[in-house]
Amino acid sequence: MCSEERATWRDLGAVIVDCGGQGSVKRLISIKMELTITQPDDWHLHLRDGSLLEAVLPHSAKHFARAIVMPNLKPPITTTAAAVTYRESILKAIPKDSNFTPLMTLYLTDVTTPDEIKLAKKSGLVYGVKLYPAGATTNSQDGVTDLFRNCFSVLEEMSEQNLPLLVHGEVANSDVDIFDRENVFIETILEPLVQKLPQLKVVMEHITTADAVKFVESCKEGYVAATVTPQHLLLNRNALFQGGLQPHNYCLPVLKREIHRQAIVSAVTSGSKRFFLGTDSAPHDRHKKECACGCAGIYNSPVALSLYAKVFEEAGALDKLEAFTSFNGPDFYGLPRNKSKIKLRKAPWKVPDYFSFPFGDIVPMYAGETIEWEALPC
Ligand SMILES: NC(=O)N[C@@H](CC(=O)O)C(=O)O
Ligand SMILES: [Zn+2]
Ligand SMILES: [Zn+2]
Repeated sequence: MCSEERATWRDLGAVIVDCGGQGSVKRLISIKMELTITQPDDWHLHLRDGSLLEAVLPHSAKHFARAIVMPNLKPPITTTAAAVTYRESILKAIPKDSNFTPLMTLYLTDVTTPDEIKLAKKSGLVYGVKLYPAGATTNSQDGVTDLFRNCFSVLEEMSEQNLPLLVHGEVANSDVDIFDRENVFIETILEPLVQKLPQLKVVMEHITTADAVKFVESCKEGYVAATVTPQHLLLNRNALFQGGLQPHNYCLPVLKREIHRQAIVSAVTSGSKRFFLGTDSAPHDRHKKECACGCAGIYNSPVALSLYAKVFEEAGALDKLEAFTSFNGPDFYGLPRNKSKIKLRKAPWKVPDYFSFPFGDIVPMYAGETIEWEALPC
């Protein structure tokens, strides 16, 4: 049933085996369960453009009602006019039977103007402005070189217009160790930023460390929040080298130590409203991942919901899943929660080794592995 307001459980029956012997010991070997939740949104998604957009969009549209669409195209989406055109090409690629709505963003540069922010807000189609520190990640070469010096009036205008700043929270300085880049970004950029502009809404995207959890929790609720990916909840940095170099586990910010993974799991499964779903699904052609200089980004749209369910189940917190996937995000952005529902059924399925398209293959996260939870439309 998909009409209820809140998450509902359905026990599809337990499988019990008789282990024989005296007293006939019976053992529960599996419980089949089904959970119906409000349809989730993806608050951090790379849809790309052209044939890659057409290839990946159906995977997101199958599970998610809305998505914050990242602007790091080539060239980047730096103006409202470009965001409107990009949105139209996304709308054309949406499968006929889908209710998917793209929520557009602008790519902040050293030369973005406060007037552009006014235009963006007025359009009603732009929901955030993305800060890529120049050189920090994929397609960030046009990003910001000095936030406080070059963008302060723009940030003030965003605060005024109630338009959130979405951040790739890493410094890009070559003298800062790659595993410390998030931490240094918090100290040198985020802490001063929330001091200077306490009314500015900030989403720290794809957090990877206990330090980021601590920072977000120390800020005023409703002003600073964080998105969390399936990979940073399930994998630690060993996954980059397990049995040899694993390019499909390489994303930025790079995976961190196990203690950090555990801190992020605790944060999202605690029921805190400050954390919400953002897959950071970032498709790249297989040849751009499996090569001498493989690029950063993990493609997880087809498996993300199943993997989030796995994380919450393993933490004994399935009752907190719906708030993370479907309530905290819209509440932070001041948008209505979805009315539509989705089913999560505990039924093992095998993730394809790759998805094949005319232009090439895309290898998803957990390729070839079996996952316990399946997401089904309602
Ligand atoms: N996460 C990644 O490793 N890559 C993203 C960019 C980003 O979100 O930083 C991409 O666009 O490929
Ligand atoms: Zn990023
Ligand atoms: Zn991203």
